[in-house]
Formats: sequence, C-alpha cells, structure tokens
Amino acid sequence: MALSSQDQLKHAVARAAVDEILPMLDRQTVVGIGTGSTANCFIDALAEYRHDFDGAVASSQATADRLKKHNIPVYDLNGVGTLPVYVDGADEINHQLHMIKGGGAALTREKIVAACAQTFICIADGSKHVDRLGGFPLPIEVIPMARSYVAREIVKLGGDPVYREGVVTDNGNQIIDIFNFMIDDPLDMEVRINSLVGVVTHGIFAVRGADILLLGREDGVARYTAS
Ligand SMILES: O=C(CO)[C@H](O)[C@H](O)COP(=O)(O)O
Repeated sequence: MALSSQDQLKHAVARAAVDEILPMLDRQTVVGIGTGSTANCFIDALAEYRHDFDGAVASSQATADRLKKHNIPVYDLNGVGTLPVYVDGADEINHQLHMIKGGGAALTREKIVAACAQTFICIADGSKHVDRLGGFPLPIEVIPMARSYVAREIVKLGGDPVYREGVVTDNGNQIIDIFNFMIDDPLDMEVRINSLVGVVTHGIFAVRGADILLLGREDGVARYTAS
C-alpha cells in the first residue's frame, strides 16, 4: 500500500532521528521513546540497530508493546535514572521548540521521561510547525473527581474545555481538551495550569521543551536547535 505524503514525512524524520542518535549509542545506552504514529516510525527504524544499544524507557503502554514486539528490552525509569536522549513527536511545535503534546493521551509519562533526558529530539512533519501554540486543543490530564472543577478554572482562563469521553490514561485519569486557547507565553501558561488542584499534567512542554527539532518537509528534513 502506498504511503501518504504525511506518512512519508514521518518515516523521513524517524530515519533522521535514528541517524542523529546512532553516535550516542553503545551497548549500555537506554533510549527514552515517546508515543504516537511518528514515534512508532522511529521505533521501527531503530529496531534495525537493536543490538547496538541496551533498551528503552517507554512513555506509554502502547510504546512498550511495540518495543517488545521488536525484542527491544523495556526498562522501568526508576531503575535507569538519567537518559542520554528522548525522541518523541508533537501535536504542535513553535520556533522556540515549545510544544503542545498529548493528542494520544500519553502526556504525563511523556513529560516525566522527557524530564529525565539530557537531549529531547522532537520529530514532526511540517504541518506541526506553528508561530503560536494553541491551534491544536490543549490536553489536560486530571484526577477524575477534579474534572469539573478544572474545567471551570479553564473557562476563567479563557478556554473552552471539552471532556475526552471514554479515554482513560495509562495512569487511570481523564483528559480535558481546551479549545480556542491561543498561548502567547507557553512558559507562564505551563506553570499557571500546573498550579490548578486536580491537574496531573497538561500538554504544554515549554519548561522542558525540545533541544532539537527534526522537521519533515517536502524538500527534506530540516534540523533546528533551541536557541
Ligand atoms: O503527544 C503525543 C501523544 O500523547 C504525540 O507525540 C502527539 O500526539 C503526536 O502524535 P503523532 O506522531 O501521531 O502525530
């Protein structure tokens, strides 16, 4: 079956991410790996080198399952400590390499694994690159009993919260997506939403943004670094 051009871009950035990390790998290296269709392309490309590194820490059960299918060992983050690199996709990424993530509901584990990584490489197709975050609805993972409270607080901040019905995160929590919520200052908004009681995490990744962006475009993969 022929791949769509967006799928081809995902494969191209996944391959570029493998090339980027190959010099970092040795038999002791444990790699942090994100969640989603672009991260899946990365896992499939990395599997070719599975004897050149030790294993991976997964940001979701879905990612752990895919790694195991490739016979790549999956480790508990608590037993690993600092990771040299974390590779993941994004729903949006701006020019400062701040992101919105969590479209796949894996945001909390993604943020934890990213926090433990020395280098965060974001892989995305060109449609994800934006001047201003917020076109993509911002996901918030909430403790279930706090869902309505958090939603009311989000309305006060100017957003339109929508409960992502039927979705339970790997941590047993629920997701609210905030629509119509353009974000001028991602660092400030990340901290403000973090301070709401009942919020587990949300999808603004600015305090720990990406260090490197590999962006798939029709004319090739562009590489950006955080300034
Ligand atoms: O944050 C995520 C999952 O929680 C993903 O990285 C994000 O949704 C991008 O996914 P895809 O690569 O499928 O477009």
